[in-house]
Amino acid sequence: MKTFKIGLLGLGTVGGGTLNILQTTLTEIKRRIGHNIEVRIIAVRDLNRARSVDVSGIQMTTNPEEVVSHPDVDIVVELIGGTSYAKDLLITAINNGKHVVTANKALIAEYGNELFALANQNNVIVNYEAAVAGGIPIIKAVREGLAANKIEWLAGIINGTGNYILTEMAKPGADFEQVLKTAQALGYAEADPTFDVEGIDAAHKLTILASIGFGIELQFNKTYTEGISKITAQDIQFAKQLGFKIKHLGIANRTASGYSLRVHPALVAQDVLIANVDGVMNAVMVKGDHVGPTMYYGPGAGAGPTASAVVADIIDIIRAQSQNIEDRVPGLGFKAEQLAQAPVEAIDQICSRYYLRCSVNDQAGALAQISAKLADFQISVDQLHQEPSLEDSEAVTLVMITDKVQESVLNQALLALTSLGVVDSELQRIRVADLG
Ligand SMILES: NC(=O)C1=CN([C@@H]2O[C@H](COP(=O)(O)OP(=O)(O)OC[C@H]3O[C@@H](n4cnc5c(N)ncnc54)[C@H](O)[C@@H]3O)[C@@H](O)[C@H]2O)C=CC1
Ligand SMILES: N[C@@H](CC=O)C(=O)O
Ligand code: NA
Repeated sequence: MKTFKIGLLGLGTVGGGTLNILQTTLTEIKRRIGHNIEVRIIAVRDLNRARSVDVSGIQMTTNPEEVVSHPDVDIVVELIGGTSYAKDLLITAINNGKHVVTANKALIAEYGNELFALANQNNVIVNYEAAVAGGIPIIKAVREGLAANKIEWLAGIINGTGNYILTEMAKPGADFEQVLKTAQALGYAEADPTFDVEGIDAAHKLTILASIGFGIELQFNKTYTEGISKITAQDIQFAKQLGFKIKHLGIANRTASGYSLRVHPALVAQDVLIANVDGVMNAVMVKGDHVGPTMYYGPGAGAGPTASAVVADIIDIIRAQSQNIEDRVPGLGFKAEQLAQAPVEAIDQICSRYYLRCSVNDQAGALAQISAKLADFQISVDQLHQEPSLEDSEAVTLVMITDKVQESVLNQALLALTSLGVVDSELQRIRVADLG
């Protein structure tokens, strides 16, 4: 087992989230990669600032140059943002033979062409999954999962702050400035929130998506960019009356003579899936010539989701270092010797809510008997509907949704119910999947 050493630039929203994952989930990560990861050094602006993550035992510095030149550091993780100093730091890191992970879409969209060229010369990897659609593994999906396809078009909601603002503005009495403040407090917004509101951040992301989808150089300055700042609550209401939602979209497609890259608000019919992607959630649709249309959904911003993508990039770099095929591509995602032996439980051990439908003799007290029997098993009924039976004038159809109960207990209760004689043996039972 080798220890891969990380040099972290920045310990803000995403930097803090990344350190948190590397501390709380390291055991599980080690089961996947068979190696250890250690955060060796972190560059921050203020050494004395109170932090929500534990930095004890980690070398701290206010000099980022120390991180990118540190002889022990294998992978530099850039999470300070901005395009000028961050670029200089990454150039030094790459020239020093360090692999790089960044969440910085502005940097990749504007300077990615030269950074990737330099990385190639130095035989190092630059990974940037967090830069597009936060926690959604969209770079991996397009670059690897859809590699058999000629990508025809991509479209998506790729700015969490903008989508959060549009979603909140659809609610009565929402105030744009206040909603933006909340998005900032939640760690969604860019350091300069005009990047979110004026569409610049989405344009950075669309530029990257178009490059990996179509195989073209990054061309941020060619991407048409329009934000949400001119959208009013009234527009959102009028659109609703006409059967639409207003969403801020990035759209990239092939044209007769080249490509079209554009970011702007758009009306989307209410019944289309992407129209119902709300809050900080992002969704990216990708149409490949063989696979057809696909869609990827998940949180587009925030500490945990973004750091999830950053750490996955670190893991990818570590795996790529191995000559051993099983280390690079473990068949089941975890090292074979780490596969857990814990038992898979029988279906009657699950806990669920249940839809129950049964036919009941329409006699006085039948409902009370059923409720009492269920209560004997501590099963409470959340919803109950009763309708005359279509087939039998002596019976009623009873439909219930129970509260959560273990299936083995429900099975006993149902047995007891049928033996009561008031419920027919054809009782229908469907599990409620609470996936929200
Ligand atoms: N917040 C989010 O949801 C997402 C952010 N990103 C990107 O991640 C990067 C970081 O964003 P956040 O963590 O949200 O920003 P942040 O402002 O919370 O954190 C940046 C940190 O870097 C530190 N920093 C800046 N310059 C420094 C320097 N010269 N030396 C040492 N420390 C320095 C700041 O003090 C701050 O703590 C940006 O490129 C952003 O675009 C990407 C996806 C999502
Ligand atoms: N400010 C960005 C952060 C993630 O990229 C957003 O809101 O989407
Ligand atoms: Na992503």
